[in-house]
Amino acid sequence: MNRIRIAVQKSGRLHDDSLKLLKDAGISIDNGREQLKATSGNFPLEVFYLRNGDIPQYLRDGVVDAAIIGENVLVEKGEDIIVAEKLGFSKCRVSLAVPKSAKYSGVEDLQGARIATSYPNTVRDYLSKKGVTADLHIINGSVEIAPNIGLADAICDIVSSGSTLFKNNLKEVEVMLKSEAVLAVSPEISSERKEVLEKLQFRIKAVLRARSSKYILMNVPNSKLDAVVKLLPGMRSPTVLPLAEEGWSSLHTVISEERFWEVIDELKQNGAEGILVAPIEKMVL
Ligand SMILES: Nc1ncnc2c1ncn2[C@@H]1O[C@H](COP(=O)(O)OP(=O)(O)OP(=O)(O)O)[C@@H](O)[C@H]1O
Ligand SMILES: O=P(O)(O)OC[C@H]1O[C@H](OP(=O)(O)OP(=O)(O)O)[C@H](O)[C@@H]1O
Ligand SMILES: [Mg+2]
Repeated sequence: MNRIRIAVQKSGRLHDDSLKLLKDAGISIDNGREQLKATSGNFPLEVFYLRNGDIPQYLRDGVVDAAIIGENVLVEKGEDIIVAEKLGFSKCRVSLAVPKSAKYSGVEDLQGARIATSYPNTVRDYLSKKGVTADLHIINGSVEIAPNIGLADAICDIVSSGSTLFKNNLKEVEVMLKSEAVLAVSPEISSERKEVLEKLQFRIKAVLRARSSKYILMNVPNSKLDAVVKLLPGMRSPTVLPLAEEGWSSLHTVISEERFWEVIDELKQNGAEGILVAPIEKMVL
């Protein structure tokens, strides 16, 4: 049987959401992470628990067929690796930051600066495109402390809420890239395993679509049905069913959560009442 081997972060920010995604895709993983390898009992798949930073090399060598990994890690050390799917979690950016008190008018101010980072290739490429050369100090963690201890004039690291920068008296001055977790594929994957991976991807897509969509139901006076339908493009078109009370209908449709908040006021203005919003488990188009 062509089991696909998929790398998942052993521990850290991607671990739980990665396993949750596989679980929501109906894939049960039998043993815990104490074992570095786990097998699914109901899908031809093995999970290898690895360090995020080591995964690009495993993909390149074909030791694993696919991986759930931060896009930023691929930019840093795996530009040759294919991204099959953006997964919508672990959203962050990789940014340059300087002390709050520093004068900063543009990236050229970093010419000759000492920059502490765990992402040297990303910084070097970014700066060289701007014609700037800096002195990079590669450190593996607690990067934000570097300016405070006199190790660097600036840093490049991951920013999400910005609270780590804030606590360390730093300000974000350049966003170099935006990242989220992705499904990455080995360039060495065999055609048989590719077929299995496509089945996994089909399931993942159904889960992701469902996560960003809502099933909504509401009661609408018949005189306003046309106006309300125009506000709500459904998968094909909304379902309209008569209510027991004359002159009213129940309208059902699927909508992105974002669109729901955009149109809620107009729905109410058009007489919609009893609006219910329900999560969707899976969504296949
Ligand atoms: N604060 C954050 N908010 C959102 N996503 C983040 C944040 N920090 C990191 N990430 C994303 O999660 C990934 C994993 O981060 P984490 O800190 O768990 O591991 P790591 O130290 O980069 O990797 P390793 O598994 O090699 O130890 C990062 O590559 C990035 O894509
Ligand atoms: O903008 P924020 O929301 O504060 O997030 C950014 C911080 O999160 C990450 O660190 P993490 O907590 O993963 O610790 P690590 O350095 O040990 O990986 C990253 O390296 C930043 O330090
Ligand atoms: Mg981290």
